[in-house]
Amino acid sequence: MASNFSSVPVLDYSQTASPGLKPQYISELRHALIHVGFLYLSNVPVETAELISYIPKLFALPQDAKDKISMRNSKHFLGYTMLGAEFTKGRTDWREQFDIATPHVCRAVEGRGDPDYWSLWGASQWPDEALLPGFKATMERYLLQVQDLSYAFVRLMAEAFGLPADGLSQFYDTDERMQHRGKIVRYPQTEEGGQGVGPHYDAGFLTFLLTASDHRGLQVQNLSGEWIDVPPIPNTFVVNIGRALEFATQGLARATSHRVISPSSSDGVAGPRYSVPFFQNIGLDVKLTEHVIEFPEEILKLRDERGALAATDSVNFTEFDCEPSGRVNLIGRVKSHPDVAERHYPALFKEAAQARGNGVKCLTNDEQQHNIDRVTRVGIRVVT
Ligand SMILES: O=C(O)CCC(=O)C(=O)O
Ligand SMILES: [Fe+2]
Repeated sequence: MASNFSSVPVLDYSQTASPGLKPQYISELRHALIHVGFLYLSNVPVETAELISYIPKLFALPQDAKDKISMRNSKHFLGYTMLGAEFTKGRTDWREQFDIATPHVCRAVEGRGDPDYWSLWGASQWPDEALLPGFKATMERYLLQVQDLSYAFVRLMAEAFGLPADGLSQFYDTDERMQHRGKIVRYPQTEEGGQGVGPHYDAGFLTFLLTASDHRGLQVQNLSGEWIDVPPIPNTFVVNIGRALEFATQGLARATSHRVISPSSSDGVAGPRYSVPFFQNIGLDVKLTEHVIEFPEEILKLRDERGALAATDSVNFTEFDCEPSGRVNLIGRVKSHPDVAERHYPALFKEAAQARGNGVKCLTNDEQQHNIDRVTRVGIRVVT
C-alpha cells in the first residue's frame, strides 16, 4: 500500500546538537526523506536577513548593469538571466535570476582535451561593487554558511539511513574540486496560475531553499500526483532531494516533483516573489553506478513499503548510471538555457535541438521507476 503525504514536515535542526533529542530528529528525518522528499528545517546556523535586504536592490539595478553580467557571457552558466530566457518542459519560466556559485577555479584547460563538463564550474560574475556595496561579501558568506550546513546535513542523512556519518562522503571531491550553486530569483506578478517555474526534479543531491518574501507559490507533487502547497514559514529553509541523491540511495531518498506558480494580485501579498535556492552538487566525475551503497535491509524495507509514484508532471533527466554527474548536469543546463549553450557548447546545443526536432520524448514514469529499480538490483548483486 503506497503511503502519501498532504503537507511537508517541519524539522528542528537545533535538536541535532542535543544527545537527548537527536534520535527523534533522525527518526523524523528518515520519514521525511523516504516518504516526502521535502522538509522545512528550522533553527539553522545561517544568517539570512542581510542577504534578503539586498534582493530588491539587486533586481532594481539598471538593466545595462545586469546585462553586463549576463549568463550568456559564461560557459559556467553563471550570471544574470532575464525574464523569458529559461524553459522547463518546453514552456517559458516567468522569472528573472542571478546564478552565483561558491568560489571555484575552473579545472578545464583550453586545448588539453579535458571533458567539456569540467567547464560547467568556474568563477561567478558580480555586479559592480560601487552599485551594490557589500553585496558580494554578503552573498559569499551566505553561500559558505549554507555549504557547511549542507555537508552537516548529509552526515545526518547517512545516519538516518543506518550508515556511518561519513557513509555518503564518497560522492564529494576535495574542497577545491567542488562547487555548489546559488540563485537569487524574482518571480513577477502575472495572471492567475502562471508558470513561475514548471514541474521539475532538481538534478543534484540536495537543495536548500530560502523563501525571501511572504508569497506562497511553491508546490510539491505527492505520490498520487496531487499538488501540495509549501507556504513560507519564517526563519526556515525548505530542503529537498535531487535526482542524483535518489539514484545514489537506490530510491530511498525521494526526489519530489515541484513547481512555482507565479504570484498574482489575488494572493493578497503585493510585489514579486523572491527566493534563493542553493543546489549542493556532487563531484563532476562521479558515476553513480560505481558507488553502490550497502544499506541495512530494514531501511530498504521502508522504501518498499512506501510504494511507487502514481503520476508526475515533471520533466525527466538523462540517465545517471551511464554518464559522469557533470555531463548529466551539463545536458540539463543546455536544455534550460539554450542561448548560453548555443554560444559555449554549440555541438551539444545542436544535439539537443535535433532531439527536440525528432520528437525524442522524456522518459515515462514507468521508465523512470525501471531505472531506479535497475540501480537497486545492481546494489543487490554487488552486495551478495
Ligand atoms: O523558487 C522556488 O521556490 C523554487 C525554485 C526551484 O524549484 C528551482 O529553481 O529549482
Ligand atoms: Fe527546483
